[in-house]
Amino acid sequence: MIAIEAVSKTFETEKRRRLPALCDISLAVAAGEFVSILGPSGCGKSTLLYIVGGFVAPSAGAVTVNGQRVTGPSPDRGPVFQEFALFPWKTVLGNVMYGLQRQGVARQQALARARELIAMVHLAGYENLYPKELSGGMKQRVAIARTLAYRPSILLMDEPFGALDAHTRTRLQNDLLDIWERDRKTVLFVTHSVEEAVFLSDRVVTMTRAPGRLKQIIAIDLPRPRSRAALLLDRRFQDYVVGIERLMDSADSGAPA
Ligand SMILES: Nc1ncnc2c1ncn2[C@@H]1O[C@H](COP(=O)(O)OP(=O)(O)OP(=O)(O)O)[C@@H](O)[C@H]1O
Repeated sequence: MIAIEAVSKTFETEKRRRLPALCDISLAVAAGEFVSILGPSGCGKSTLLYIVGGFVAPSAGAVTVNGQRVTGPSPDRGPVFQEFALFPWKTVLGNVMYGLQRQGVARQQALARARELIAMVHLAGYENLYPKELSGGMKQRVAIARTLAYRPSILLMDEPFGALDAHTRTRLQNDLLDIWERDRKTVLFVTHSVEEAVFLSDRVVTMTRAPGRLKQIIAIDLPRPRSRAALLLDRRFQDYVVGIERLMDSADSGAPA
């Protein structure tokens, strides 16, 4: 579904220095697949997601989605990025309805769909609160609901749970897997947590330090639906986590595994 073909990105900084951020990345993601990207800070993970989202153009190579070259953002590729903040002047309901109404969905229909999504992310009863009245985890749930409102077939998630406490993070991971298992969206998920990547993913992509190259792709052969409590006791889960952590240490050196 998503084909990233020989993508490189070099930024030009304000002082006209050239900063290579990504180098020759090729990756194919199948429809309905959950793929996580792990790599050292600054290796270009967000840049790669932005390129797939159509927010940043690659310096070389191309991304195609269902055979169509990506030249800009599309509602079919829903971003859940930390810096895509909620509208502070809109309520939870208003934030989730925003995209639907912009797409021309009639108000009654938009209202029904927004309420359904708000219930799906466990925020029923909070519809009329404003973002400043919500916790970090609640805000992230609203952001997910707002993106799901567009019915994207692809979710692009950039450390969506990075700023949350461990308990909230685990709950949102479970919720995300529930939503994914129900709708089978294609997910590209950037994280710094090896455990999170193994728990959620069909495949984990590791990258070298900047300029980021693909290091290794690990298929996570664990049964679904997954339960975090069960997996924590599962030897195979632990082996994946330890193996990828070791690989990440060597990824820091940029040396091939
Ligand atoms: N708009 C930009 N202009 C110039 N340089 C940029 C821009 N965006 C990113 N970079 C540079 O590209 C490199 C990769 O950044 P990116 O945010 O993609 O890394 P990352 O792997 O997501 O990092 P982290 O894990 O710390 O979030 C960094 O050196 C960064 O400074």
